[in-house]
Amino acid sequence: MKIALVGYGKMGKEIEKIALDRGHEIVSKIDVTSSDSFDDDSFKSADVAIEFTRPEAAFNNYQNCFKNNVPVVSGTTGWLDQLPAIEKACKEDGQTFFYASNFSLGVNIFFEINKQLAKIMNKVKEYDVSMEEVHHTQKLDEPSGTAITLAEGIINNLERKNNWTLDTAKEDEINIKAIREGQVPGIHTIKYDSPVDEIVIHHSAKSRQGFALGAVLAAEFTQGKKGMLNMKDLLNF
Ligand SMILES: NC(=O)C1=CN([C@@H]2O[C@H](COP(=O)(O)OP(=O)(O)OC[C@H]3O[C@@H](n4cnc5c(N)ncnc54)[C@H](OP(=O)(O)O)[C@@H]3O)[C@@H](O)[C@H]2O)C=CC1
Ligand SMILES: O=C(O)C1=N[C@H](C(=O)O)C[C@H](O)C1
Repeated sequence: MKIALVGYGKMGKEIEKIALDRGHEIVSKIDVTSSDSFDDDSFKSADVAIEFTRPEAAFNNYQNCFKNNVPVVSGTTGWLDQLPAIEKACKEDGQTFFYASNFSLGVNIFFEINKQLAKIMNKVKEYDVSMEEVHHTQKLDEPSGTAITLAEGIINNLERKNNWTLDTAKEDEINIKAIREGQVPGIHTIKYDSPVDEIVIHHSAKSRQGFALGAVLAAEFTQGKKGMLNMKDLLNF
């Protein structure tokens, strides 16, 4: 496949390695300082664009890809208030958009365990739930996109929780503690605490390889498909 990389930072570089290993060709690398652009024939020739940039840049990048009818796989977090416009572009203009707050297989298994555990907790009122996420100090958004997906997984399955907050939690809220330290690729922990014990589920990424492999698998999956796609479509959980 011909792949365009939009964003050539930590994730763009990791994705490039895996894409080349899997026999793909990188036809364009668009970054703040690169000379490649969305108007180049090389970009227009791409079968898919993989976008990992920053929250405020993502939406404009998607529009530039759509203008050229290039399908998009994106993992950029912190832009989801603009999701309705992307859904509209897919529905009305036949664009293709694959999004995941976290592309790693392990985290997507963790998402499913989180939902199951939340359902069980409807029958056990003694436990209160909270979350912690730890990431490297260059991360711009908080809480992480993954933490928001985990919180939504709890809210949609545990009747006594309706919202999440980074501040002190009211009874119907989940407190998310966001920690920024060192070079941590990403750690997410969910704790159910009762007066007599605690239950903890935890995912810790050892590197960015898992995220990057998932993004390349998603790019392969977009071929011949239209509309909004996600990890549930890819993994068939
Ligand atoms: N869904 C998932 O599985 C994962 C998601 N992420 C998310 O992906 C995003 C990127 O992460 P990461 O690679 O670590 O971040 P980096 O900061 O390392 O890389 C981002 C790159 O995008 C470039 N960039 C900034 N603005 C633009 C623009 N307008 N057009 C093109 N390129 C631009 C930056 O250039 P410059 O440095 O010059 O500003 C930089 O090279 C974040 O939102 C992060 O949360 C990260 C890991 C996994
Ligand atoms: O910025 C990162 O690094 C990461 N961002 C994603 C998120 O916000 O959840 C995924 C992963 O945790 C790494």
